[in-house]
Amino acid sequence: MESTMKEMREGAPVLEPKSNVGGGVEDVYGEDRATEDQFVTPWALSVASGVSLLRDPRYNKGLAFTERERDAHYLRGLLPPTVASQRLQEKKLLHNLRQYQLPLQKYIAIMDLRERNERLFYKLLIDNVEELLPVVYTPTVGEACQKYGSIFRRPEGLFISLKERGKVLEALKNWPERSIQVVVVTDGERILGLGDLGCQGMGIPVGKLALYTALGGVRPSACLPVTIDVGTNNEDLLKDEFYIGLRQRRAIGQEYADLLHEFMNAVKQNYGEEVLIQFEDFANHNAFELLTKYGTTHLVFNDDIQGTAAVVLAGLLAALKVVGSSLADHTFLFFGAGEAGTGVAELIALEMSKQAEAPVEETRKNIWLVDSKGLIVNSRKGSLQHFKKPWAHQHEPVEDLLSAVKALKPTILIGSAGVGRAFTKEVVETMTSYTERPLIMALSNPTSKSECTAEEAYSWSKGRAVFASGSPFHPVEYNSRVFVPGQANNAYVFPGFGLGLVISGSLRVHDQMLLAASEALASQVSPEDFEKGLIYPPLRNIRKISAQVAANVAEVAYDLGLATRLPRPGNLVEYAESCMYSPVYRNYR
Ligand SMILES: NC(=O)C1=CN([C@@H]2O[C@H](COP(=O)(O)OP(=O)(O)OC[C@H]3O[C@@H](n4cnc5c(N)ncnc54)[C@H](OP(=O)(O)O)[C@@H]3O)[C@@H](O)[C@H]2O)C=CC1
Ligand SMILES: CC(=O)C(=O)O
Ligand SMILES: [Mg+2]
Repeated sequence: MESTMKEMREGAPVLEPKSNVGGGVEDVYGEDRATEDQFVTPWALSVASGVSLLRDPRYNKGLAFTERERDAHYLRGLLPPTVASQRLQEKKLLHNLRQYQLPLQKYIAIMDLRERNERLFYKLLIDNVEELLPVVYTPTVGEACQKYGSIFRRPEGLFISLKERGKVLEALKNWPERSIQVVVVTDGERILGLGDLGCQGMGIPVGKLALYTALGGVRPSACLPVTIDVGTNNEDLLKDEFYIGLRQRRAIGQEYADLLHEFMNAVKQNYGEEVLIQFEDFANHNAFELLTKYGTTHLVFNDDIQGTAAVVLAGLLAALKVVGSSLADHTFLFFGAGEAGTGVAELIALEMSKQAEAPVEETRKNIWLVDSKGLIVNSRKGSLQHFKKPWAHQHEPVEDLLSAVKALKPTILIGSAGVGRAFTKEVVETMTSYTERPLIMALSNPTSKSECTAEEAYSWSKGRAVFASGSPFHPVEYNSRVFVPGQANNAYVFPGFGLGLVISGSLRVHDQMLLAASEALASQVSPEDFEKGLIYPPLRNIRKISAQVAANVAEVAYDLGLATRLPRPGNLVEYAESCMYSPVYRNYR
């Protein structure tokens, strides 16, 4: 025995087949006997059965395994006797989730479920989308990102850091899935309105792709969340002992561009021309450039610029039916002139140009934007970022939002600055003083960044505002009337938009697709929705909505010759529906 201990200490191979460890289980491979400095081989079985089946989230059904499956797949004794239906499992989980007081506890619990039983996670999410979207998505995902280092358990996506330079393709090949259709990628620099969260931004691509599956029906195995880690300028994170990312300030310039370029090319090389790469929550100094740079070589979509634009335009088209006017009758003021603000402004201008058959340079003239330095006007043109320049109109300088409202008298006010409570009582009251139905969109996320609450919008406007917000608000009772605020969030569009690209095999994204997506979404708002004050259809219908959006997007892809999946299906809505992933359990032979 003494000589064995000596050999183990010295790292020599110890082969003693009859030796027993702990509870008397034979340690055939020496895994239990190995000391910390000795190597063991991580053996795994390739066909899931028994415990490995229960531990495989893609195939695990928990108590829903039937008697026959328990026999056929070596599960006898591994489960208690009850056989439960998926419906009952769902009911139990919902009950359990509702016991948690804190949203983050719910987030952790539901993401844990995803790691145990993927189909049950998606079934729960799809069947209870209105209740659970705020848990897996905004606002809770914001808090999850802020605390991602502490709650991190298992990798839910790929981390590509500067350490992977020259090895990005290798990293992609380490991901267990081969047939990827949608990649959502962030570099963590502008996470919602919360700023630079570095590597912890991973919560965003993970959440967006959960929505791709639940709302848009893209198979979970076809979705790949990616976080590019080039460091962070967030001092708190750099000092945080639990931070999971690179502890350095952000790489910029050529170093940044080179890593991104290697990533973009590796994705195309590994998954082909038709893989969709969705940029999410990049800071605007990179976002516009990446979209332009890769727009001609890759299938890329920026959700914050393009997805938000399609959703807001849809809300406006629907709202104008209530107000009884057209886009051209309105004056638009944006508070925030970044990705969301200028992206939305441009799509509105494009739609007006299409409606009026007028040049877009003309239709931009009724659209004004305010940034951190005040109203964007001609005299500032020399120092403006390129994406703001088209919005620099002739006007004297105006320093703040309230003064801009007073000077321009906008009838539509859209917030996208990530500055909470910026729409003050005075701003809303001023709008209400000159327009009968002020249209107010508080797009900023999460809830703490919302420009005003639903209650404030309705009460300050004396029930006259048409209101929607990026993060959800509960219905509000004002003057004995219940107003239901809509959620102006790109989640209404990107899942269906991506599905449309995937099912048509589109090679590029085109602005016409954004307009088509808006029209599809706006067409789903019913007179009953309008009656409640809603300018978006209820989220519980989201799979149907996504199929409509997908069909419209695919139609444009076919019309423009961008589609590669031929022949073109006769009925694109039915086809889109038939392509959608269903989380109902499968029977195992
Ligand atoms: N509802 C939805 O679907 C979506 C919501 N959003 C939300 O919109 C917000 C902004 O996102 P995004 O456009 O990508 O961010 P950007 O960083 O690209 O843009 C932010 C803009 O807000 C301006 N700004 C910041 N502070 C102030 C201030 N105090 N006064 C006036 N303007 C200010 C900035 O001005 P300057 O340029 O001078 O710095 C900039 O123009 C975020 O909260 C995000 O969550 C984003 C996408 C979708
Ligand atoms: C919704 C979204 O994409 C954002 O707030 O960034
Ligand atoms: Mg975003």
